[in-house]
Amino acid sequence: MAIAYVALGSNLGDKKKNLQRALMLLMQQGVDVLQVSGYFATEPYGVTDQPQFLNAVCKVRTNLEPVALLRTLLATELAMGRVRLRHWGERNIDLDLLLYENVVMQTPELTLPHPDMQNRDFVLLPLLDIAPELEHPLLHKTVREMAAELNK
Ligand SMILES: Nc1ncnc2c1ncn2[C@@H]1O[C@H](COP(=O)(O)OP(=O)(O)OP(=O)(O)O)[C@@H](O)[C@H]1O
Ligand SMILES: Nc1nc2c(c(=O)[nH]1)N=C(CO)CN2
Repeated sequence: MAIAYVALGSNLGDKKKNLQRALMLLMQQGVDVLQVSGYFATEPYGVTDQPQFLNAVCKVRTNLEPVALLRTLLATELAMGRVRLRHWGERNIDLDLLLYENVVMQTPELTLPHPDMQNRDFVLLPLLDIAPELEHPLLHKTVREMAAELNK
């Protein structure tokens, strides 16, 4: 069994319900959700002329390999009728794989750790909630340290 961290985000429709439904669907597919952060209302990052997001992260336990877990996240998005209006834009649900144990990989389908996680408040704030001492396997910084650097 492996431990992984998944980011959840929504800024279309009933955002809270969307996050809750995604968590339920993951559990129904055999992904053990061990811990869920608080839900954080966050300002849009990247493309700023869009509604606030609701973001969270969860800690999961799974016997799926990294790519299989990513495909489960994508299948969950599709099951929820994934709506995306533009790149980095509005979406009813977005699920990103942040970390999978200490796996480091880069393929067209999957990059681990998620390449932009250290730059995203909307990822680090919820991670601070459940895993402040978790270490980034490439940067060798904890979540607490990455969050402090981002807010300098
Ligand atoms: N760690 C990862 N987590 C999620 N998707 C990833 C990851 N690494 C690579 N990908 C690939 O990125 C593709 C596009 O992802 P997506 O459409 O969610 O991008 P985005 O949400 O617009 O931007 P971002 O990934 O920067 O949040 C996915 O189909 C997936 O194959
Ligand atoms: N605050 C916030 N901003 C974003 C988000 C998100 O989940 N939260 N997702 C994006 C596309 O991946 C782009 N910008």
